[in-house]
Amino acid sequence: PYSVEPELQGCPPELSASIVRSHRETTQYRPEELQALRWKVFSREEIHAYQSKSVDEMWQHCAVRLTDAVQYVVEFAKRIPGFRQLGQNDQIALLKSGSMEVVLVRMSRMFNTENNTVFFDGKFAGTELFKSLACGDLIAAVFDFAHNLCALRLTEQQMAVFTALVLLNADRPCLEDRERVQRARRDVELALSHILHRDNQESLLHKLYQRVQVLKSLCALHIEKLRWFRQLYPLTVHSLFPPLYKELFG
Ligand SMILES: COc1ccc2c(n1)CCN(C(C)=O)[C@H]2C(=O)Nc1ccc(OCc2ccccc2OC)cc1
Repeated sequence: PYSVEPELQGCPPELSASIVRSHRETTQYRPEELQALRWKVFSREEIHAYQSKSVDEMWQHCAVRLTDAVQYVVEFAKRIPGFRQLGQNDQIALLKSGSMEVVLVRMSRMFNTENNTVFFDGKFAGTELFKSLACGDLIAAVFDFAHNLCALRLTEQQMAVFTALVLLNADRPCLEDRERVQRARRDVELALSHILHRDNQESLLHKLYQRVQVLKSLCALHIEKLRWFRQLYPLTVHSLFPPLYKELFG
């Protein structure tokens, strides 16, 4: 039987509908759940307990939590039409460079701009809770990014198609079939401008592309800090970090 070329699969409306469905299926907390949680903040004692952790303990703790988020992003990617038709190596290459970017974009949905806190370990935490990571610049940049993106108030549909676009980036390093990624990306670009046009929010497109530049530097900072940490605590990374975290960011 003939198979529809993945690039022709669904013009924008069907394509965005399938991306939005995949997004909903792969976000572990629904917006209404987060609404209920957003004022659950840590007590002074709880914050003190996190701040008393050693650098390696806190790094391991955060790596385990972030891997939780990364797993859902990997699942989301696999369901994006055009992504799963790519070769295995290209799928890995796109996830290596794009999965943390998507986690950080999705993190903006789990951010409370009123008290500058982000979801962590079941409650909402301010930057001071992460002090023992000894990465104040990384945490400040993560919070700034989440705050800025949260302020754009993306709908779930806009978020879903935007994160698919973040993943389908033909400029990533080590891609074998760049052309194929570019073709899949073009359809998602069309879907995003289609959605923004329908929402009468074309001005968002420019702002979103600006945020992508910040995202790149933020992820580069994460990798730089991880290298610094691994140099100090090689055994912690080797034996206590989640394999997926090591494979994607190591
Ligand atoms: C989809 O969006 C989200 C967003 C948040 C979470 C989740 N999903 C589900 C899993 N989760 C849990 C279980 O807490 C949340 C989480 O990981 N929160 C969190 C983790 C680390 C943070 O800063 C440290 C840090 C940041 C960047 C890079 C390295 C870092 O440290 C080494 C801040 C917040």
